[in-house]
Amino acid sequence: MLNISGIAASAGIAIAKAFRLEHPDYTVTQKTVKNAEAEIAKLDDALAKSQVELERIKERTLQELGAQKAEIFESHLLILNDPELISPVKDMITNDQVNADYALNETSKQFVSMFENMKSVYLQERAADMKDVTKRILGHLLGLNVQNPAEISEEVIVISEDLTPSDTAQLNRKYVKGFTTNIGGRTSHSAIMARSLEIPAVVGTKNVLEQVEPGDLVIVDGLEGQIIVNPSDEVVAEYRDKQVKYDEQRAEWRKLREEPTVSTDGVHVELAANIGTPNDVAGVIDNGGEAVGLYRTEFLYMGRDKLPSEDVQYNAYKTVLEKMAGKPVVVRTLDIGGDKELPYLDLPKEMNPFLGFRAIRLCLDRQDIFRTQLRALLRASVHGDLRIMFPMIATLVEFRDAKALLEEERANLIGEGVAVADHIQLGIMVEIPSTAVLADQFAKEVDFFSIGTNDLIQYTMAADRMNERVSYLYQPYNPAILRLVDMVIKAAHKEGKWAGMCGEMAGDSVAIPLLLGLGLDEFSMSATSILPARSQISKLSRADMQELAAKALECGTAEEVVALVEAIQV
Ligand SMILES: C=C(OP(=O)(O)O)C(=O)O
Ligand SMILES: [Mg+2]
Repeated sequence: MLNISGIAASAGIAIAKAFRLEHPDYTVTQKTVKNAEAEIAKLDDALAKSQVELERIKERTLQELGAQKAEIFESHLLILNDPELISPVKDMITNDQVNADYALNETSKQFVSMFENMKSVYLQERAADMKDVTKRILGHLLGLNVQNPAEISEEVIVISEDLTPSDTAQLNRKYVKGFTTNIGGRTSHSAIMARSLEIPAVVGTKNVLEQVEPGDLVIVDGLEGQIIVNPSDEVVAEYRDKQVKYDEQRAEWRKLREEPTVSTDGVHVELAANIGTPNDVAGVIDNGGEAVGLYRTEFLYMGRDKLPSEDVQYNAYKTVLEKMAGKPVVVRTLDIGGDKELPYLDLPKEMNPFLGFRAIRLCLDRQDIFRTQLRALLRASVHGDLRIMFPMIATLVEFRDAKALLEEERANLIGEGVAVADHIQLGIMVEIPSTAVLADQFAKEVDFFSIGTNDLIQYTMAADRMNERVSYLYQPYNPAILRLVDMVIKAAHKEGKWAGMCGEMAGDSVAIPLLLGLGLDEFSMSATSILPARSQISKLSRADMQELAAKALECGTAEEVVALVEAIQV
């Protein structure tokens, strides 16, 4: 039996066999071959295997995850069967007497660079498909063990170095009971998605992948951040017990589903949920969410091979608004970059992706992408209480520029005779220190703030939110962070605006008393955190929490703040 510690990323207990998800090395080297025909036969064999595999994955994805997710595999099949790719590979094998993997790789590189240099976005997107298909064929040619998360068909715990958000998007809850990774933190996007899928997860273990063999029995304790490998029967029994207790506790919380969130002295706050896809709305309603406080629309752009059209987006936004039946829905415009990549945009690699060309910076530059999203949102606005929020705003000028584009698209749509809601609240994420510091100026122009602590903490503390080696600096309770939050809330209230928080801190039981005391109006969190938060707030007095928060703002360290909060916990 082996215990491995990590970061508790998604609550719950899971017990199942290990499934190692590895991303193999596709390096190829040039070799001279005598028998070109034998190489061509190898290539044909790899193509045939890829064909069978893609058809199987497409079918399964269609059944388990729906047509939209399956579309990508349809395009891959088209490339696989395209003679324009395969003939030049065969010609190169014959003419240059080289190995099939080398010929394939070289030919594919030419196509990729040709697509990347095309003007049309559609053709640029083909580059990413080409790379994916090439990898699949290479996998067979090189005899690599390539796994596809969408293909898992028995109950497992997924173990991997890291899970990209698109890997996570393919995980099927029916089979993937839990996951654990070497790297990542509580606010990495795979952790956030695990919470929305309600899959127990432990991340940032540093070396779980090296310590677990396929088929080992693994316990994921997403409550305490522990992984237990090959536990004894007693330990399994102990954890089954813990699982039952956790389920009982959840049943207790569920009684609060239809209740408002009110402190003992009668102050009402709004508990909202963060979602990534329209499918997540069911979990919001199930967990008693009063609103959607953050719809991360970038997931609509990920896990596919091209930009979603205006209609695809309109339908997604409309679905969320309709399902929320008049309750507020804050939709955040595209926040791509950082750990959320869009391979088909083929953006150059950056030294510091979290400080780079992302979110609103990209949208203000690529106005074609941004305007399409704004039009889809404006069209959807008539279906409910839509609020629009811009991510990563660093300057007032960025906000004004983004707002001007929104207004232009509104005028265009009205000119085309399309209905648009009269008033749509327009807000910003406060996740960059410059914006928090200047919140008094922003508050005059925006309708609301939503504090994005996941980024605000990393930028304030200069500690990468993905890097477990500096995770000790990732301090939500640091008085420096609390002072920024305080400034933002005060600035909003001074102008009669509301202030929410949609970073993970909003659902954190140590932070909640402080945020209640600081006057936060809306707390947006993973749907599964809503009922525990409601239970907690209903036992707290806002007046007492104001005193607590005032003391916390005068503390010198995060530890002192935690001690203050612990002293009031009943
Ligand atoms: C909610 C936030 O945005 P994301 O986690 O998507 O960067 C945040 O930064 O707190
Ligand atoms: Mg952010």
